Amino acid sequence: MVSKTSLAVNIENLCFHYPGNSGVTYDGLNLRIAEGERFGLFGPNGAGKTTLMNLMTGLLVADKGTVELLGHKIGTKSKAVNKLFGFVPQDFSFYQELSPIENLEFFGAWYGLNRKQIAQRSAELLEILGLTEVSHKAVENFSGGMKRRVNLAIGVIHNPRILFLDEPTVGVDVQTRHAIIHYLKQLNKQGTTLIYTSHQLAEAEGLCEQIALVDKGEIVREGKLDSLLEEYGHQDLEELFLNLTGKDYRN
Ligand SMILES: Nc1ncnc2c1ncn2[C@@H]1O[C@H](COP(=O)(O)OP(=O)(O)OP(=O)(O)O)[C@@H](O)[C@H]1O
Repeated sequence: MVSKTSLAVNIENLCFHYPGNSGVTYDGLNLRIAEGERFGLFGPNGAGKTTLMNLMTGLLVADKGTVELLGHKIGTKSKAVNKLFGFVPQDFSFYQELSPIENLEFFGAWYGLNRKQIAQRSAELLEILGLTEVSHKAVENFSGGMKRRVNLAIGVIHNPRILFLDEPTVGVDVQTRHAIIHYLKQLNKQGTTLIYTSHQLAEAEGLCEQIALVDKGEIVREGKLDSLLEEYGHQDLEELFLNLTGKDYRN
């Protein structure tokens, strides 16, 4: 049992539906993620992973129930909670016509960093993510992999304690995938809690220690990946995933 003070995320009785009740519905969801974890949220297309990420980060507002990040309620007027987490969304969240440096200046200022902090942190991130040489070029001409790395740099510019990542490696080559996963593990070693979704289950297996499988707005199973594999007698996450969510196509 995780003590309440060490929770990165605490979701209690979360209810949500889209207007007209189209799409996924959450009806009393509970989820706890301990601080420092590498947590993976998996499920078929349309299961509700992005919806849940958006509810956890305040982009969507619950009909009922609460989401707390490190003890701070999401959705209140207090801006303090916004600085605690970073979000790397599935859709690119930067200004395409600006360079990586200009984007980082913009988002760094939004998070309240001063000019010196932004300059130092940007130089460090661009170096780690292999973007130094193109730091002054417009992002719109970048490859998909380079854009994913810019998206990641923006999500961590303010050194967040929790990092949400919605399919951070979709459409990238092996080199970029490797670099991103390596960097995420480093961040986690330094204390950042990772909350990640992906359909790349082999990649996920190397990253996530703790998982939840969601389907149709419900958590089908959650727990330590190793323990779940042992319990169900499966070799890997893909086998476990198919066992628990079935083989039917989802629309
Ligand atoms: N703004 C919206 N209005 C109505 N329905 C929506 C909206 N956004 C998503 N949905 C629907 O809610 C369901 C869950 O979508 P969501 O994007 O959360 O799933 P997901 O698990 O992230 O899927 P994927 O793996 O394909 O990214 C889908 O049926 C989707 O069509």
